[in-house]
Amino acid sequence: MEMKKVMVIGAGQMGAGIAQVFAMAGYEVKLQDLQEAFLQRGMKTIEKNLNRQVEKGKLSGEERDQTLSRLHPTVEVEAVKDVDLVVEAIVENMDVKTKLFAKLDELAPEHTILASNTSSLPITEIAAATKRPEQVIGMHFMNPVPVMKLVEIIRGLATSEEVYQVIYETTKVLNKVPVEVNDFPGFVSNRILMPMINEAIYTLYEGVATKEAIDDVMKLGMNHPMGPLTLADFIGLDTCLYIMETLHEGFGDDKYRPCPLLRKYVKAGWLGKKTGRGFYVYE
Ligand SMILES: CC(=O)CC(=O)SCCNC(=O)CCNC(=O)[C@H](O)C(C)(C)COP(=O)(O)OP(=O)(O)OC[C@H]1O[C@@H](n2cnc3c(N)ncnc32)[C@H](O)[C@@H]1OP(=O)(O)O
Ligand SMILES: NC(=O)C1=CN([C@@H]2O[C@H](COP(=O)(O)OP(=O)(O)OC[C@H]3O[C@@H](n4cnc5c(N)ncnc54)[C@H](OP(=O)(O)O)[C@@H]3O)[C@@H](O)[C@H]2O)C=CC1
Repeated sequence: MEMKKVMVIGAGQMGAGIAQVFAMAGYEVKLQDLQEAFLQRGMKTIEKNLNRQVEKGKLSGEERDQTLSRLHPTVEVEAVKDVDLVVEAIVENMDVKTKLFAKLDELAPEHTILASNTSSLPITEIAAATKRPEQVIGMHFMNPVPVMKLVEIIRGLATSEEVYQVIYETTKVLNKVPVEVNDFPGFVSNRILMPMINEAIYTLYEGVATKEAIDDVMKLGMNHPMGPLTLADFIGLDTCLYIMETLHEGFGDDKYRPCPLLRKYVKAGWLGKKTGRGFYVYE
């Protein structure tokens, strides 16, 4: 099975990064989102990232231009009709994702693999919305995608061995490291990371320390590159809340209850860096 044409759905922080790394590895990439404005924002981010690489002498101007020429923004989900692989990176919501997968299943060629970049939702349930569950798989990139080496690969209950191997090899072509994990809520990455972030939010909520102090403790004391509250803002507080809710519901264990302060911020529209305000304020 040869993967040449890829479609990335959702041009947000993750989708833009995923489209960038596929295009840099030589794939033809369609980038789809609901509105032209989101596509433009995604393409701008990619251009900015590539320009920074050129300024640092890590990429030639020609390589940048070739990479950009392989990226094709579109608002039409029907553009899936001639691609070999879809990587979905839309909002972390099961209803929205299953509706999209059912539609993709109708429109995509028979051989097309449908991958999801979900950070916590069960792949088996997403796959069940299609008539090709053996061709549905989790391909979980980390943020920022151009920098982070890991891709968690998650098999659904029905994912075929052939599809798993194709995605495993494709990940290596992207110069990333695939790690196989089982299909449980939050997989490995967010099963471990998100309760830590949620606990940091509780620590703030209970007045144990200021946000700056909490971040400093984890940065200077544990050598984390970012403190947990800065990281939550970076990931997106809506995404953090969705992940905690998936863990809470999926395991039925109250140790995963989302902190009320996290809920409050999301309700206020303080979603972190992407909206200019979360625990911190951004220019
Ligand atoms: C929620 C989920 O489902 C899973 C997740 O993704 S959880 C989130 C996982 N990610 C993390 O934990 C990130 C933690 N933070 C970090 O690793 C670092 O702070 C960081 C890599 C983001 C920035 O590193 P830094 O040393 O502070 O900054 P800086 O020196 O400016 O950047 C290092 C490199 O990253 C690049 N970079 C930084 N931010 C970037 C971005 N948003 N997009 C693309 N490239 C970026 C820089 O250009 C630089 O590249 P070169 O090495 O080629 O010069
Ligand atoms: N943020 C992170 O650190 C990580 C996130 N993830 C996962 O990646 C996915 C995307 O997250 P992220 O990029 O941060 O989110 P963003 O909010 O930055 O981007 C999501 C994008 O998808 C668009 N979208 C929503 N619904 C549809 C649809 N039906 N069709 C096409 N586009 C749609 C959104 O548009 P609109 O604004 O109109 O809704 C938005 O532009 C989530 O599943 C998340 O859990 C995985 C790893 C890390």
